[in-house]
Amino acid sequence: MATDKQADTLIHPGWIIPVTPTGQVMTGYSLAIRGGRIAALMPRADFAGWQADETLELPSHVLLPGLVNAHGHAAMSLLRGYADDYALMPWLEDHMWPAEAAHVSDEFVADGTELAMAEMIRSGTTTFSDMYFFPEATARAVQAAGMRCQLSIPIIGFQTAWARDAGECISKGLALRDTLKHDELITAVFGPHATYTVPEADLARVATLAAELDLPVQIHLHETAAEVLQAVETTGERPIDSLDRLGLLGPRTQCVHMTDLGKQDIALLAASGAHVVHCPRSNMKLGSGICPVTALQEAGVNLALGTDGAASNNTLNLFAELQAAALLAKVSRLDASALPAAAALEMATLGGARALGIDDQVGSLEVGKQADLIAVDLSGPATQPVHNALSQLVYACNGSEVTHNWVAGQPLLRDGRLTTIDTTALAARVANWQQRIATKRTTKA
Ligand SMILES: CSC[C@H]1O[C@@H](n2cnc3c(O)ncnc32)[C@H](O)[C@@H]1O
Ligand SMILES: [Zn+2]
Repeated sequence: MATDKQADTLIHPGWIIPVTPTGQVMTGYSLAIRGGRIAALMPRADFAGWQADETLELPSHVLLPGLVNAHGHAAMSLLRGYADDYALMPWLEDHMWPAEAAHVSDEFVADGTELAMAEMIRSGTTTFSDMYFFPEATARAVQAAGMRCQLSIPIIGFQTAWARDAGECISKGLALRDTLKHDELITAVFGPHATYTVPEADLARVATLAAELDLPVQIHLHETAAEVLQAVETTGERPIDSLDRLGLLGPRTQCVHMTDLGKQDIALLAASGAHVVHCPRSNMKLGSGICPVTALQEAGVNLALGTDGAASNNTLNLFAELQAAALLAKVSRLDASALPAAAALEMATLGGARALGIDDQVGSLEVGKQADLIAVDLSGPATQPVHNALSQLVYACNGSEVTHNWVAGQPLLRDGRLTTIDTTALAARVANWQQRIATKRTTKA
């Protein structure tokens, strides 16, 4: 019989980092999961008399909220390493878009998304935001794997294998949103690709629909100085000003990249309540620029962290992103106190949840929230000794230390083994994609 002192899973870790309050590291505490939620978080001694279906003793582990990857294109994992060392526009126009035209299908997206999720679950992500063609295939793959996902309906103004134009993207996306309305783990939102690829009339339609349906909107914005310059030359406006004029800049808006920002842009962002998704590794690898995270934080803008796709990163491991964000903030300001470890971890958890509008459910370890959490083993030589478990997570871990990953109380990774993904079968399909992509290379002259 269920009682108040009954847990599905009772975890006794060495450390708990709940993320709220910022920077807190708890020792001697335990956490109980019941019905997919956090039922209790209190001193271990207070669990005397509790019963649990499963009890985990994890004395060398730190327990923390699952990481939130607030921006990516999961299926692009199949294009990892396909075209490196190009700047954004040649990378897109000469390499990615031709490759996508040649290969992307329902099957490509299903397999690529599964590959991406295997990598993300193993490295501690519990929630990810996706923006890619054939989102129906993404949704099926996510349902099978059990992750939490913000599915950003891809909206782009040219013909793709998935849709004829932006209008068809919107109508197909709305139909998909209808089929997912009862899904507890997937939320469909709008994902207009960028101001340079979506006609203004379609952006205005997205603004109206997002307001009517109270839905978030995620968009690539100010990714490079060249994007901003080109917009000013062709429209007379900076992209952020266009979004504002079209009614697309507000607390539901998630602006991805944001490297080229002046004081006025930052003030506008802060006043609007829009969120910024920082993708430091993709920005560095494409040579795009640096998102001014410290200035944004000082202005009160919420920041989330994203990997972007594996074709521009080339990893979906948020531990790598976390470390890159902290280090880049320091070197770009020549200030070692910029983006301290606790603030970086908050960006990868609660900040991401806030940006996605789900911080009432996930992002921190609090009683009543969804049991989306991870355990990280600090017993290896690279993470010893543990003077400070939080410092270890940001500056010493590389993601391979993650041993357990729960979403809504369901273990997706147990003792380092994926429970919902058959990696052997997946590897065979991925090898097949590698062959197919290699034999039909599509680099534009
Ligand atoms: C319609 S969404 C998918 C679309 O986005 C492309 N893409 C991947 N990474 C980036 C990026 O950093 N900036 C802009 N566009 C990107 C991807 O190749 C798909 O065509
Ligand atoms: Zn992107």
